[in-house]
Amino acid sequence: MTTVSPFTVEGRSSECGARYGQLSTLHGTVQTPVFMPVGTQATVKAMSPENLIDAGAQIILGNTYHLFIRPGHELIRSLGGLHRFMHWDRPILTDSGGFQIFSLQELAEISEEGAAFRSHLDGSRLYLSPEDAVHIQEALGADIMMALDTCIPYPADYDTARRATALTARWARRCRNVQKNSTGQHLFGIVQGGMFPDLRLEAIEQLMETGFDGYALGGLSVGEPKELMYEILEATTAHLPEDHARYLMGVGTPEDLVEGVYHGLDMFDCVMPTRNARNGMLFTSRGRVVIKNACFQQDHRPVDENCECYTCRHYSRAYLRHLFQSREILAYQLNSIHNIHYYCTLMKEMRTAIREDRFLAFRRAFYQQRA
Ligand SMILES: COC(=O)c1ccc(CCNc2nc3cc4nc(N)[nH]c(=O)c4cc3[nH]2)cc1
Ligand SMILES: [Zn+2]
Repeated sequence: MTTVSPFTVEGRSSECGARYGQLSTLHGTVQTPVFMPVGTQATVKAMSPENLIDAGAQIILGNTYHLFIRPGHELIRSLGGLHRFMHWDRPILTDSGGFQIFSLQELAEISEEGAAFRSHLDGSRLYLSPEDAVHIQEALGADIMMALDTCIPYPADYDTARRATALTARWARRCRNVQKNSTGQHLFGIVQGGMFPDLRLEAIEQLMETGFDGYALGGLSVGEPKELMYEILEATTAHLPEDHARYLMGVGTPEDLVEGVYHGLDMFDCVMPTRNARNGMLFTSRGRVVIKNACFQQDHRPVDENCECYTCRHYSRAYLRHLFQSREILAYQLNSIHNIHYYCTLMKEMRTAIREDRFLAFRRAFYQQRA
């Protein structure tokens, strides 16, 4: 089925697959390539919406699974939807639960109908069908909804991957069929296929047959070796529809983002910048800074001299180390502000580099600075 794509490519690198574009949503237009901070429980941990905007965040990610369990999608709907609930009036993408259900617990039971699993909060038995997942995301008011998929763990044998991929394609069609086309919300399909390029190409064909507003590569960043992930990216990215947004789920490090953009991907999400911030690991243009390291005890410099974020403008490494050693709440806030600002600035620099057709030079300088 041909669909009108809410994504437009504004320009391409003449040297590689990189491109920059715009994704229009109910809550505004997103400039791509874009990184989405993860806000699993209706908050990007330790950051207010104002902190997020100041750090350059355009769109954030929420989780159907977590919000369905607590506080419940009907409560959020009754309070005006997720945007109003969390005071974020820019775009929100919600993941469908495919990853949380299948990878965070062995007890999930998949049937043709849907997934039976246990709440990670109280162990109660829960059930999600593809239709339920769409209804929940419609209730939340997500600008971009994700189809319910079965995220294939790593490693998985060919037959397991083949069966799960086929089921994911059938579930994706059920999601598309039940979607109310009046809400203006987008629905993205998710490509599985394990580490088998032929299964992935087949999955892409089947999803395109159904027709989605964007296409995600799932089943990666699930414990496979990094080079295997890149092998899959090389074999599949160019086969995703060129005129639709391409989203790599759960990725990744700054290096992964540069390589993903190089291959022509447009959207990314990962808990890394916020989770590492809370563990005292800060990203900089010269590499990583582990703030609890004693070498920073008297270091008056900012985390990153090239960074304009609130944290780097006002605080020294010595102070951030003191806060972290003291388990002060401000440590998690200031570290998260810096890391999210770093990720969003990296994406902005890549958008500019592509627009000026100097992406490969940008990529070389990026690695040289970290050497
Ligand atoms: C400090 O850093 C960390 O703790 C940390 C933790 C987990 C990841 C891996 C995240 N990977 C990942 N997220 C994912 C989310 C997904 N959602 C759906 N619906 N389907 C998928 O197929 C899928 C695959 C993923 N892979 C990366 C980093
Ligand atoms: Zn900073």
